[in-house]
Amino acid sequence: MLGEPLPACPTKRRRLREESVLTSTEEGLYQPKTKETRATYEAMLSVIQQQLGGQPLNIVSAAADEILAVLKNDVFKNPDKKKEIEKLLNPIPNNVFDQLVAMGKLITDFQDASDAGATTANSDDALDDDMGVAVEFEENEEDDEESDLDMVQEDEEDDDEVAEHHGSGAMQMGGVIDDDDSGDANEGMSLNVQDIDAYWLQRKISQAYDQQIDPQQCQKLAEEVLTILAEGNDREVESKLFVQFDYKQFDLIKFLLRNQLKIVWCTRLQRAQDQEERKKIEDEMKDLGPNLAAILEQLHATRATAKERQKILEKNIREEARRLKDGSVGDGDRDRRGLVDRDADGGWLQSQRQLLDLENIAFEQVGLFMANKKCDLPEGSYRHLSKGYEEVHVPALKPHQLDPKEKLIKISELPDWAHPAFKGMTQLNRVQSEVYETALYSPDNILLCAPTGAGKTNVAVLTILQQLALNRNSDGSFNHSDYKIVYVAPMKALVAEVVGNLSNRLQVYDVKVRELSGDQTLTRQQIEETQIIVTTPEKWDIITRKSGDRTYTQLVKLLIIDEIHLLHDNRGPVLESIVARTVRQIETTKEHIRLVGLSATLPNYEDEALFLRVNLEKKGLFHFDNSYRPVPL
Ligand SMILES: Nc1ncnc2c1ncn2[C@@H]1O[C@H](COP(=O)(O)OP(=O)(O)OP(=O)(O)O)[C@@H](O)[C@H]1O
Repeated sequence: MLGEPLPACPTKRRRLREESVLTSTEEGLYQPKTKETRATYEAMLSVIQQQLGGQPLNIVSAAADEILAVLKNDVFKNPDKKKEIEKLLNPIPNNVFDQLVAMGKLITDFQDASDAGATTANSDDALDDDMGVAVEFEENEEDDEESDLDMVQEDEEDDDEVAEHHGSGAMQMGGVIDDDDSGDANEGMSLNVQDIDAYWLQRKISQAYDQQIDPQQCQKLAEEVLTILAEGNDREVESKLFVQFDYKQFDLIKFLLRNQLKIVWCTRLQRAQDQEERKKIEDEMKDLGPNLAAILEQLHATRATAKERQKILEKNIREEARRLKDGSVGDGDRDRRGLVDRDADGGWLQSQRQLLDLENIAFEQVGLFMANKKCDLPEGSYRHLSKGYEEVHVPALKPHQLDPKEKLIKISELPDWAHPAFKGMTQLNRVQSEVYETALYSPDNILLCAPTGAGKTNVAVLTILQQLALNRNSDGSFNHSDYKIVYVAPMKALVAEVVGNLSNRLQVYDVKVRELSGDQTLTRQQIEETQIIVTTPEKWDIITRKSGDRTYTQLVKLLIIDEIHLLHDNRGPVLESIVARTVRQIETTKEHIRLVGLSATLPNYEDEALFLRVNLEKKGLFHFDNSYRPVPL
């Protein structure tokens, strides 16, 4: 039979083949009608999904339909069915095929669905008529045990053929341990529990290293790997294995992870000193859930015949289906309660499903936008529930009371030569007054976080004046050739605005401010004449990265980064490289470059300060919350 050409497929299958699994929709797909068939169908979807490697449900369901059509096609013998199914799922181990066959038998209402599908697919019918293929499905199977067993009897001959392909003949079941040693199954990822002895892992590692590893080192490595595998937490285990194998041996790591439970527990069993210890380990395995119990079952299994395996599988599925049917599960909340029931029973279907451990994959709370579980509103806030929406009233922050020690700096208190930079202003505001000392009289790095409109530009001007003061001659003139100031603004439009603003305010000092951004290029002559270069992060990054003329970049003494909070996400690395290059320049030239960051109020301002090398002890970090807004929101 195996050598003969395969008979034509029935209508439904051909219809789906025409659509292809990728294009099919849920419409016309098999819908289980009873609790039992639904439970079995879900288990089947789970098996198929594992084989297809996490495809979306519509594709898995379409594949399930095709597989059911093959399974229900009594023109096929089992080996042909397996071949047909493998066209959809790639090679599958015999035990997976056995599971599919067993589940196919328990899905007794498939024919109805296919009939419905056939009537909606007229064009396909015509196709089949042309071909003259008789479309026949098995009659609805009786739900009782006897009829199922009859089916097994009929298939016995084929089963025995299948059984010959089995390495150990051990019964295998459960999502985690769904593989055996048969042929090319699972791309060589399968491991037969019977093969694991006390030194299996050591041999496996030695093989992976092509025997090029010292035996003692290999033994040590095997012990360490075994300890890691026994830890159980998948993600940690994986990363520890990567470290252990020096980020090499990926195939081996994959294999070990795939067979983690088998390796850990079978090695333990094999290393047991006596029967008593072995018994203890076995008891522990039985208590620890269905996957380990199934491993034990495999270990204890002798070379079961295909028929026996089939029977055991069917019995397990039937029992599970019966449990679901026995009223413990209501219709509406089947999924919810079903899971609990299955957990309690450690049932077969539960072991088939790979449950997603959401807790385990949850992101850490930090670093996630809106990750706060609780959001406290300011005092005085209240909510008003209306139909279809909710109003949240948040009172405006009250302006921060002036501290008795706090004093606003009058422009007249500034050095005389600095007054023209603040033309039209009488005093510094609260934010500026607070930063004033550090900004104008010290070379320390600064991070100023303040609300919009708080007057950060004035702080930038104060730091520029500090640089001018360093280059101020005794006669009041300035030496503009020994320094350069770089002002980084996040957008070209802002660059132009800053150039206009600073040019205006610093004209009196004969300070030349020029734009260097995008298509704006400056000649050597222009650069020499310029004291303040206003640029974008990207442009400054390119300039400082170039190994060419460094004469003017070496002269930079002050780097102001404005609106630093806007430079996140994909612009973050550019900002980082600018700052890192500046820090390297300081280290190599031993000449100080002052870093000044201007930012909106951010929750992680301390990180930002550290990034800008702000000395927190020397008070270079200034943080003002929204109560410092000149105009409350
Ligand atoms: N001490 C002051 N006296 C009078 N006006 C001032 C003073 N400081 C700033 N201003 C004015 O307040 C306005 C806002 O200032 P500025 O643009 O520097 O704020 P900012 O903090 O940089 O705001 P943004 O975050 O929007 O850039 C400007 O029009 C500026 O002239």
